[in-house]
Amino acid sequence: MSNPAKPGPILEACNLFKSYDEGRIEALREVSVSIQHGEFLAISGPSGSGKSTLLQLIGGLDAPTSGEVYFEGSLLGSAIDLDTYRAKHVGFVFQAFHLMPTLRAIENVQVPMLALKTSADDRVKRAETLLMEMGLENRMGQYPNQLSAGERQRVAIARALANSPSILVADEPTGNLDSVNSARIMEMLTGIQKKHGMTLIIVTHENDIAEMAPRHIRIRDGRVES
Ligand SMILES: Nc1ncnc2c1ncn2[C@@H]1O[C@H](COP(=O)(O)OP(=O)(O)OP(=O)(O)O)[C@@H](O)[C@H]1O
Repeated sequence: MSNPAKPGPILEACNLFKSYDEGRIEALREVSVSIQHGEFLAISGPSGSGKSTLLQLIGGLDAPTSGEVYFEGSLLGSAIDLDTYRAKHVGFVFQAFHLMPTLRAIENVQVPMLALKTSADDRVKRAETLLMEMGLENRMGQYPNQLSAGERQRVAIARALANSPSILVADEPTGNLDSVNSARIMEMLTGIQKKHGMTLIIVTHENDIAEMAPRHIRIRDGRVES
């Protein structure tokens, strides 16, 4: 779990550039952002502006074309490799949930723990605890297609928390949900952030969601606007 007392930012992105298609698409240009331990940051901007690309670089899902990302002062891809960083320090929540359709809810939550070689007993206990915290004690044995959209996203949040990451990144976490479920998911994410002192980074194009965050940056044409 994160340690809010640690000095310095938890994440520091320095002068990030990311291009695709052999440089034909410049998704990010000269983006620098510093994120503190326990901070809740929202990133918004128009479609195609580079929000998801920035989240992928911060979350270690991809590497920048140039520039650096530091986690607690360690350069990603150098002092700490991306697999280790993702497995130990980052939990991911996506708009489309990305659950494994052939696994039950309780099995989906255990997937990240396999990478850290957690024992089977500990995996099951941890998954049960997390699913209970998400209010899913009666849905643990269900497959994703037997769950509502809101329930699927709660399973995905439980999975994101499996390895007690210090950073939770969420890419349009309410994008596939109605307003009631959106409000519930946001309540859960912000509750987790406060309770565990986690760093929460949310990409959203919805203003009312972005405004829940104490800090909000906007991206336009691959650059930070404010
Ligand atoms: N893997 C990829 N290959 C080629 N181009 C890509 C790739 N991923 C993103 N892009 C392009 O990079 C730019 C930024 O995309 P990105 O997904 O980061 O934007 P976004 O702000 O998250 O958009 P949206 O709100 O529509 O999800 C877009 O022009 C997009 O088409």
